[in-house]
This record gives sequence, C-alpha cells and structure tokens, in this order.
Amino acid sequence: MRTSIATVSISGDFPEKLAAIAKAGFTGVEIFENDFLTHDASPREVAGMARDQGLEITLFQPFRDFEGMPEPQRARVFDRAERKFDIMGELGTDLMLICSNVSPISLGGIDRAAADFHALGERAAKHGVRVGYEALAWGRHINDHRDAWEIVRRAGHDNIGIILDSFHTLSRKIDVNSIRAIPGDKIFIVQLADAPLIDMDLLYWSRHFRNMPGEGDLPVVDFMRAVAATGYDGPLSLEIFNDQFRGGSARAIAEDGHRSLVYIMDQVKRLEPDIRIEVPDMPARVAARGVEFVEFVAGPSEKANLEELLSSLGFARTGGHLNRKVDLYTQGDIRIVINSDIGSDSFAGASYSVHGANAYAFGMKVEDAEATVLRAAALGAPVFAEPRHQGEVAVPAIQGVGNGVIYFLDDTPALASIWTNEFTPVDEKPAGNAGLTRIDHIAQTTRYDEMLTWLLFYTSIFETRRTPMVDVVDPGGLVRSQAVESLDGHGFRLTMNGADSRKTFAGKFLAESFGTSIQHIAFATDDIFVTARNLTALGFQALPISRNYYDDLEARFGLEPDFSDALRAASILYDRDEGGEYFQIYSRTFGEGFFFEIVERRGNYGGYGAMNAPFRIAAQRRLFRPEGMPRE
Ligand SMILES: O=C(O)c1ccc(O)c(O)c1
Ligand SMILES: [Mg+2]
Repeated sequence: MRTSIATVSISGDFPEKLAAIAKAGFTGVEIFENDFLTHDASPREVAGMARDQGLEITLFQPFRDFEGMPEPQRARVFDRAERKFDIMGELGTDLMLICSNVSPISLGGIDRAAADFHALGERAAKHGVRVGYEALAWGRHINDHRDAWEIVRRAGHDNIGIILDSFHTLSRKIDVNSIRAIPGDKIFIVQLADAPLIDMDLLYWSRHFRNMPGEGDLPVVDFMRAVAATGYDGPLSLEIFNDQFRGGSARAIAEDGHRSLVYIMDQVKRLEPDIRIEVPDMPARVAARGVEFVEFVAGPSEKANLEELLSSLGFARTGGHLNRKVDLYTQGDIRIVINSDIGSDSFAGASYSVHGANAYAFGMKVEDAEATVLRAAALGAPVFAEPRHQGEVAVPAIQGVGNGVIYFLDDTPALASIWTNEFTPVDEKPAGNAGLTRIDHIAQTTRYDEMLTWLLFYTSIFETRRTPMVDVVDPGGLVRSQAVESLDGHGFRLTMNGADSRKTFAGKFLAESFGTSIQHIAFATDDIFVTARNLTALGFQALPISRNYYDDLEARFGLEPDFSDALRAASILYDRDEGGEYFQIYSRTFGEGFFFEIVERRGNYGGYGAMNAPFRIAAQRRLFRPEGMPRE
C-alpha cells in the first residue's frame, strides 16, 4: 500500500514535516508549493531530502487556473506550466496536480478545456511528466468529478488523467458510484480527506475543517470502495487542510494520518476483497464488551484515602496479589485494583512519579485479547508488556490516552482465571453493600487538540461508534465531550472530555496530574434510591447540588414535587430522553479532581447526563478549592 500525505497537512518547517511523515510510516509525500517555495533549497536538494527520508514525491501542485483561459492569459499559463515541468524533473516527481479553474475570466466549455489539456499533454509528454486534473467543489465551471472526467476523456492523451479528492466529491454529495466507470489507470492519484458535517461555504469548510478519514462524518469508505473497484492501485494521499492540525504536533498528526489510511483500507478490503491495493492483514475490529477493572497506583496515604472512599461506596477488599503490592476491591461485577508498588521500577511506579496517584490502567473485556493487540499494533498503537514474576499470566495490553495502559481480558482459561490464580482471597466484610453492579462508563480527560487522535484510536481498534460532540460549559471555559460506545450501546462506554483551558475543572485536573487519563468512573445501580439510602448508611458524602437546580428540573420536566424532593434529598441529578431516564450521584473528589459517579439508566436512556454537567462542575468547584480555582 502506497501512502502519502500533503505537506500542508501538518505543522513545522519543511525538514520537520518530512521527518514526521517518514517516521509515521508513509511511503510518499505531496509537496504543497508554498512549503517548497518558502524553504531555501533547490528542487534537487528537496528531492535529496525526500530521498534521504525514504519518501517518494507523489505529487507536486505548483499552480492553478489553467484551463479555458482567453488569450493572452492562455499563452501565459502554458508557459508557466512548462517552467514547472522543468522543476519537476529536478524534484524527481512526474505528477502535477491542476485543480479546476476558479478565475472569473475563465471560459467554460468541456471541449475548450479538453483541447487545452490535450495541448498540455503534448508538452508534458516531452518532459516525461503527467498532469492530473481535479474538480474543486467550488470550481467556476467544473466542480464535479464527472465533468472533470469528461474533460480528461475528451482530451484523450496518455499524459493527462484525473485526480479524485474525496472531499470535493463527498462535500457535494455526488454519487460515488459514478467513479466506477473511470478506468483505474486514468486515475493518476487519489486524495483522501474527511470532514465533520457543518453547514458552511464549501471553500471555507475545505480549507479549515478537513480531517483524517474516519475522524469526520463523510462516507470516505464508500468513496474508496468505488475507487478500488476501478482497479486503481496507486498512492492514497491525505490532503488535510485543518487549522488545528497546522498548529498541532507534527508527529501525532502524521501518526493519526497513517492510522486513518490503514483503518480506511482495512474496511474497504473487507467489503471489496478483490481490490488491487495491498492492505496489511489484521484481525477485524474487536467487539468491546465492557470495563472489567480499573487500576490505580497510589502511595500509602493516598491509598488510605481511596480505600476510605471505596469503603463508603460499599466496596470491600477481597483479594491481595500473590507477588505484588496490589489489592483488589470488589462489589457486584466491579473490580477496583490499587497498586502501591510505587518505589519499584514497575510501570505503576513510573506512572506514580509522573502523575502522582492516578487511575493509570483499565482492563477491557473483549472477544479475543491476542487478536486485539495484533489489530492495535497494525494500527500503530504501542504494545505494552512488563516483566512477569513466576506464575503470572501475560495479559495482552497496549498504551493509550495519557500513556495509560489498556489490558485485554477474554474467556480463555488463563485470562479468565486471573483473579483466582493471582490473588489470594481476603475475608474482609464490606461495611455494607451499596447495590453497585458494574462499571457503566469511564471518563477520560485529554487536551482538546488530542480528542480526534483518541477517538480515532478507539473507533479504529474496537467495534465502537462515536456519539455527537456536546459542549459542556465550565465557568473557566468550554469542555467538549464525546462518547465512544460499543455498537450494542451498552457493553463498553467511555466518554472523552477535551479541555482547552486549565481554568476549567477538567483542564485543571489534566494540568495538575500531568496528563493522566481517567478522571472519573461511573458505577451502575439498578435502584438509585436504594443505593442512595445504603450510601448514607455507609457514611458516603454525595456531592451537594444546588437547590436552584431542582427548582428548574421540576419546571423543565414537569416532575411531581414529591419526586423532585426525593432527588434533592439524596443529591441525585436527573435527565430524560426519548428512550428513558437517567439518575446520577457524584462523589466528592479525590486527589487532583478524580471522582466517582453512580448512575441508574431506566428504559433505554442513551446519554451521559450532559445537561447536568455544568451543575456537577459548579458543585465540584465550590468544594474542591474553597479559595477558588486558579485564574491564570
Ligand atoms: O483549496 C484549494 O485550493 C485546493 C487546492 C488543491 C487541492 O487538491 C484541493 O483539494 C484544494
Ligand atoms: Mg485535493
């Protein structure tokens, strides 16, 4: 599989871009003219730089507004094209992109454009180069790949072909099946980009909001299926104009790009097994069944605090690890692990020294743990392994958000019996059961500009989908929240919160924990009111919620006063959607702003109580730092 990315897609100067692109695993690069013009090196030197990085230059894009020009402009664009053909020889690339004319003085007409391209093809042939024609979605006369193809067809020249760009086709909702009629060898290159669905001017949307295939909402897989059906087997080139990516980490964005291409082609290959493009073999996306455990690392006093909090939630210590300073706390199907091996050279110890006490790992229940790691590795995720003591099972794992660890457990005998084989039972009676049954979801906090990275990470490896993004208003700024859920909607659930500002509660947690990942864990109960009573008996202190919230709730949902009084008395938050009802209780915070949540879903409530988040945040801010949150 030949993979390429346009230099405009990532940040940095020209050498930095090439290095990041090569490191991420691309085999080629599209040189955007500005990157080339602003870098002080000759075309030969640029060719050498790409070669040194092992990159082929797949495409050069040196000028625009070519076809259909009246004289005297027509003569000038032909001269210009020839000058660029000379440069291409030195650059060591044979393919030039010309996008459809946007000039107000250009003249329309398919035959006129075809004649211009035929004449250009003659000149290109003399230089041994090829020219690809791309329909811009906002081209003055040509804005549809079907018309661009008709021009190329009528030009009838071996050195003239079409360039397809998923954005231009999909943004205008052009039927992708029209691509199937184009002979694969007349498609000179394919550019891929996705974008979030936003209703705005096409040019502005394209120049600022494109993102990696799989990160947006466009049907890029359908587009690529149609392309693959033509027999095309050339490079797949990302051309991503995105304001955030331009300022982001070149390394991370390039890695996301490579992952997105592998992911998109894996999907295409499964739908069109006979395609000519070679796609790396890997197991299919893995069904995620749920979160089986969450593991904290904590020092002695933090461990005592966490134990007290867990005990007030009805957990009891039920196991101790055979070899390690690791304890297991359980209730219902929930397992919480506390690792206090902070002095050692273990990964937990390293995590503690960077982040302090934190939930640095979680275990995911999957269909096939080994296959999960194979797939994750094929998609560029770092595989995680630690030295084992005798008798310990190797649990397949990778690293994810905030360098945290994701372990995979399945029903194979060794992994299924890990809790009985590696832990000695401890006969501690819980102070009382709170009725918590399972982990409903975990919530991870990241910097906003990493959200797309992690959403792509989860959705490409696991059989999951993203829910729409919601804005959560924190007095210190906006936090954006999006969930990743297994396709059945309830097996696995994870929410991602992207914080821009350290003045928000989430942003502050991120800053003070030096970028750990899990900020809260939500436990499910089948009866929130019974759980609330049990918790009170256990001495649990719920996060107190303002009286105004309940007045508003009563009005908004038309609640019976008795019902809203019961909610208020137990500090329960409430929401409702078409499917059902949602109840939430929050704990007070632990450490730098970690907390637990208890939820009950009645009926088919599908959300996470986003509309309640501002009230939860306001309450946390009141309690967390009575002296106030930082203002810097
Ligand atoms: O926005 C543009 O001008 C532009 C230029 C070249 C392309 O290949 C493209 O898709 C867009
Ligand atoms: Mg393009």
